[in-house]
Amino acid sequence: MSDLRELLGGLVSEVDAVFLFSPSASFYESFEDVDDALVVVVAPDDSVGAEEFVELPLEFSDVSSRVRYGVEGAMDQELVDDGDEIVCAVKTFDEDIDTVMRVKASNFSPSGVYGLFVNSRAEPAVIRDVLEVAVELGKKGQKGKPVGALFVVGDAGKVMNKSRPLSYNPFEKSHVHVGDPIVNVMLKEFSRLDGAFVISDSGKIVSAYRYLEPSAEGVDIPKGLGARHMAAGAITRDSNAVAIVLSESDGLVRAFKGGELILELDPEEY
Ligand SMILES: Nc1ncnc2c1ncn2[C@@H]1O[C@H](COP(=O)(O)OP(=O)(O)OP(=O)(O)O)[C@@H](O)[C@H]1O
Ligand SMILES: [Mn+2]
Repeated sequence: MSDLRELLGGLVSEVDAVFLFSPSASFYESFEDVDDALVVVVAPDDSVGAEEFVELPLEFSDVSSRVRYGVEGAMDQELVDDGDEIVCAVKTFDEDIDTVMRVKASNFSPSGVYGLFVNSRAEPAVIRDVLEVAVELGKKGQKGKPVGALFVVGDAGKVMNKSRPLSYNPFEKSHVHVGDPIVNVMLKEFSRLDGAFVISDSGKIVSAYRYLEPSAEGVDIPKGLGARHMAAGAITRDSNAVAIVLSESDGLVRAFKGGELILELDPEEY
């Protein structure tokens, strides 16, 4: 006879931390006396008054994204470190927590995705939507051919001041926002042409075809990246924007903030 609790109990034994994702107050309270592991609440806001709390920039619909952001955020706050094992209690299908998952913190370190969302001027959902467009473009390309693209997100007034038009702006009088399905089609279509997209904090597409002219002095980006990436890095040092770049030559999506490369991901693995 095997006891299920014995078989599955290993999942929760000898862990360093328990992460509760958006727990109810009573669920959180029931963890009050746990003293052999650190209890951390991960949620969009701290409605349960948790002692240790990691803010999720948004409710990601898939569980693996939620867990990734939670763990990265906790590492960012130094609640856990590389060697730690963590049990995550998450809602997958139910209104209540219905999923227990054991993860190693080292599996997540550090993609920079969390840093991209916290303390950015643009709304997290806007950054997420732009990242998704870039990843999708990277996966599919344009009619099967690899394509590059540059999205500058947030602080649009300043970005416009530090750039000039390469062509007429198809978004001139429109009020369209990233995340609208039709806009995603437009972004993909226009990405065949030169220059950058400029997107406001709230997600309005301000312009396409912008040639960025930030001061690149002192901007230190990895060798081998070209003008598009240099412009992306530099504009984020010259403004409070973040830049999301899809490389035509190596197919990777990169993000820059404060003049630095903070994220590099392969669309095929995302
Ligand atoms: N300052 C800039 N502002 C906006 N777009 C730019 C700028 N510089 C280059 N680009 C765009 O990037 C494209 C590719 O340039 P380049 O090959 O030098 O960049 P890269 O960093 O090597 O990018 P990729 O990896 O996609 O080749 C250009 O055709 C142009 O559309
Ligand atoms: Mn190039």
